[in-house]
Amino acid sequence: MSKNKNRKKKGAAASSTKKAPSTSHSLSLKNRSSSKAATGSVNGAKVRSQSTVKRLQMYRGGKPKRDPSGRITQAAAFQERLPSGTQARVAPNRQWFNNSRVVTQNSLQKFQSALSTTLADPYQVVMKQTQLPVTLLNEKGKQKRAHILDVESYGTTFGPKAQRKRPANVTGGDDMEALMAHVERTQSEYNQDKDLDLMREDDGVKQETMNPLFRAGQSKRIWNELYKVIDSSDVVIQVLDARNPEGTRCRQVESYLKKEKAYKHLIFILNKCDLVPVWVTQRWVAILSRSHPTLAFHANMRKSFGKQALIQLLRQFSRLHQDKKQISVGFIGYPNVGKSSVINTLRSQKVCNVAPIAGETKVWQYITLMKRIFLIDCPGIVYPAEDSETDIVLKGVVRVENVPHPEQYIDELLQRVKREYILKTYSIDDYSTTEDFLEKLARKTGKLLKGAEPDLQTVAKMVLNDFQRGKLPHYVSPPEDPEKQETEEK
Ligand SMILES: Nc1nc2c(ncn2[C@@H]2O[C@H](COP(=O)(O)OP(=O)(O)OP(=O)(O)O)[C@@H](O)[C@H]2O)c(=O)[nH]1
Repeated sequence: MSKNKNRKKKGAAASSTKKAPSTSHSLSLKNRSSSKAATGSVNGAKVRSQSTVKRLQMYRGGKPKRDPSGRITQAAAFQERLPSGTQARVAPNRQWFNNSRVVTQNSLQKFQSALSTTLADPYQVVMKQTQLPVTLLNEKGKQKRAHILDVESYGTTFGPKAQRKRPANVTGGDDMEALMAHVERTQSEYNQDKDLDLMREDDGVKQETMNPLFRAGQSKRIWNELYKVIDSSDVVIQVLDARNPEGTRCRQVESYLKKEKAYKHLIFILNKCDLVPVWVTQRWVAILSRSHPTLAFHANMRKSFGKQALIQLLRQFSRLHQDKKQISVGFIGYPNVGKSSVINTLRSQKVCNVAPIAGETKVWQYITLMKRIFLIDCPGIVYPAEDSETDIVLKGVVRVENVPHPEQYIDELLQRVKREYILKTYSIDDYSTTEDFLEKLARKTGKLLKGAEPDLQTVAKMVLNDFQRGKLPHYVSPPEDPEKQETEEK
């Protein structure tokens, strides 16, 4: 019994405490309504204030009057045809947009031009892009059709002297004869083959499927590694081979970075510059620097070039990102261009496996350079482009040991290396054809099969290796620098 009593008491107490706020709430509502009604009293009678009357009238005018059949006999105030210039029922108010930022057209245009020039400049960095309305820059690009006032002046388009735009006349005249001449001309120029080409009969000839060996660096696994490296890096370094920078450049990754990860810094390293003349390095650096900051480099643990400049640059990047605890620098590029060697050179220590064969790095790996700078090594990647097999072999993307019929690439190799260098490297007097060259070299190096037959395959592999490893001097000539030409002409 006593327990029940206690419970009842408790319940009563709870209900009283619960009720209390509801009464105070109703009181506050009353207060509010009395204060909001803004009514006054004249001789005891309640009188509505001017603003209340106005508001109530506005509500009343919000509905049209209808007859019993539902037809509108008198339109609502907002449905009436008001003479232009009359105030609308609800006047737009700037304060509605209090919470949003408003920018004038002029300052928006100024921002667009200033930011687009900064973004296009590879030597300027826009920090914290996510806090800027960068999407406004792309707004213009979305409107594929140019606005008429972008191409025509206001006067000739809308002014009193407006001239009507005529549609482009493809016939070259506006009479019937011109039209007939146009029809005849297009008929005679019509090429039936273009339409017939869509379906072909099976002629029994099929393209040979590519040897998987030549798809080195293109596998899904390796591209996944690449994306992991890109995602984890603040600075992406693309390592290029100074002997063929354009051939070892992956433009697809560059455009991906520009479009999707514009806040990451991309720089180029022109590695193996010890294998090309100085003027070639200088010119390539000048050309590549126009799109991204470029450094010449020679990766070697004992005698390197460009190491201090690169470390200095990475320090600057880490200073830019003071807010971060550390920055990560990803090394990407073609197989065998020397990504791991650059990292070893920076650390002055063998931290990554290096080999003169492609595909040595299999998975990404993290290396500490300093307290605030981490380096990430990535396996070599190749974009499935339209490179021929010869290009793939000569770029050093595949392991020569696995290449079937290596002698078929020697022809192209002999064209890329000056004859005097070949004769000097292999101490041969002269050669007439590719086969003659391979035979002479086989005899000279003792690479013979049974019956003193020259072992062409082994010799070809040896020559290809020498080509890849820089024993045979060769390089792709940089194009003439147009800017330099202009200054010389002046
Ligand atoms: N002459 C010269 N050889 C270099 C230079 N840098 C790297 N190499 C050589 O190039 C070969 C390939 O170097 P790696 O560092 O393994 O290349 P990688 O880009 O990491 O190769 P993957 O592991 O296939 O991605 C090695 O034999 C290096 O000795 C350089 O600056 N000059």
